[in-house]
Amino acid sequence: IIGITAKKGKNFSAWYQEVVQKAEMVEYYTEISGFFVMRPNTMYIWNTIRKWFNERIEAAGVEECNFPMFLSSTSLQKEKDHVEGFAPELAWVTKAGEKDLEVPVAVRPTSEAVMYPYYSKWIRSHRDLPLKLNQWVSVVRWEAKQTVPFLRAREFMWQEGHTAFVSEEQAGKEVLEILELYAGIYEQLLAVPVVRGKKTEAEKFAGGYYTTTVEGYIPSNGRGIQGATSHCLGQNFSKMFDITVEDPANKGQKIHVWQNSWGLSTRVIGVMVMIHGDDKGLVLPPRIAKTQAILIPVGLTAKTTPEDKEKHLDRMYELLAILKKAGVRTEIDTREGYTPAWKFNDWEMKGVPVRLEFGPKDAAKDVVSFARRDTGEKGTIPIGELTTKVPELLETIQQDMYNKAEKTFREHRVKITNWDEVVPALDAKNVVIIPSCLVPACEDRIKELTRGEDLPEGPDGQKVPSMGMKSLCIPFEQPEGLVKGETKCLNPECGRLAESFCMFGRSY
Ligand SMILES: O=C1CCCN[C@@H]1CCCn1cnc2cc(F)c(F)cc2c1=O
Ligand SMILES: [Mg+2]
Repeated sequence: IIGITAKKGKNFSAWYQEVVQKAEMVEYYTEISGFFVMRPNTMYIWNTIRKWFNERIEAAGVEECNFPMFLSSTSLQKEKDHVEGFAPELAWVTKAGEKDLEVPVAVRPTSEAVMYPYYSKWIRSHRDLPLKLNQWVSVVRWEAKQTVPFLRAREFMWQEGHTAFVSEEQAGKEVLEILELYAGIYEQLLAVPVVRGKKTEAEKFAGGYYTTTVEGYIPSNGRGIQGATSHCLGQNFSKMFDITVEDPANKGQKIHVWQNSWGLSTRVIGVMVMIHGDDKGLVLPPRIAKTQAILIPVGLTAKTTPEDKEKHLDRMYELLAILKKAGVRTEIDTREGYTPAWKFNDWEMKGVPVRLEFGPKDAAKDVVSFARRDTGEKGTIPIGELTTKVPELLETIQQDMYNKAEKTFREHRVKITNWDEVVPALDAKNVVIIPSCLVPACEDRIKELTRGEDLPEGPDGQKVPSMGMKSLCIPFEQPEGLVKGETKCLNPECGRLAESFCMFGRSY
């Protein structure tokens, strides 16, 4: 049988792995675990994101660069305090051919240590600021946890932006501008809603000053997922790497520059698959679909004469030309030896947003029959209206997919001010927004207090405790009802006053 065998609602992780492979997005790189082959269907999406993002950051004065993929242990030493937590993830090259390298080099897991010695060299005067560079590269982090295509891989593609400013205000402004572009990639291209907010001290990038984030939600398991991060590094890295300028206000004084770094990775593709996919396979938002409409001949049987068949197909190639001219990314499936039903399944599995069927009956009525991939809705479009109706239909699909996901997320993002309701809400696949003191130790305790009862979930039925909840972000959009100096942190063992509402959830 073709098509997806695992059920999304029954075995979500098996369903996900089957979909990304059968939709020809990735291959497992079986030579070495944790690595994946990115196929054309994936690269089309990634390149659409790259074009959209590059257009906008170039307009903001960001230039492209490309730094070496290796870093030396000496430059790593400069940021040793926060890297030590990551040390187990570093991949090292220790030999060239038969010879040991004098100094082993690490494969970049991120590029601060590679880039900032050059920032120090290039930035001398405040006239050299702002410096804004971005690179599209892959990075390597030797994850110990189970890897998953797009969501957690040992090598992944991302962009990493690294900027430097003379003041905290300028840095702070850019952090949020980039975060808004990340939200735009999710909401406008991938039809995925995200919550914008700030990471708590416990969850932020330890080397930075503060981290802003867009957080997603996966309905199938009710988990939160970090979508992309935009960090203000403050002056932490400029002090580590001696990146200073003359203080224009008073001569002879030096200012350590204020820096940001921001990254979005191919994880975004996994989030899109998990949210929109169904038991027939991938469901692609039209704006990032390599093929937006697939024309499939129907009603051609053994009884159809060769001339009639040829005439019919010629007519279909005309429709193909009309749709392409209208800017619709359209293909036609004239493969011999496959029934229309087989073809319907195949293109549904690949997530093509609109199927266009055309048979002799449709030809006689000058219409094309359509079927929407997201809702299954069927209908007909007069051939004369194809150039307007199909683009409109695609935009409707894009909007409907977003609205449906936004409603689901909103309904599963619950404000809670009674601690006893927290675990039941998590078990009902919600993320929660609770009054929090934001103290790291309190968060750690909350993680323990919210481990669910053992779920018979393991592969051989062994019990795995459902994980406790982590803080996801302090939403910029705060709910009503927190009275400073009065409202208590929701953790019953804490007793501190609440600082803000904080979103918590079981998470990736
Ligand atoms: O998250 C981003 C966006 C793009 C630029 N970098 C920042 C911070 C990266 C935080 N981070 C994340 N992961 C790491 C893994 C390592 F093995 C390691 F040595 C260092 C790191 C590490 O610094
Ligand atoms: Mg990590």
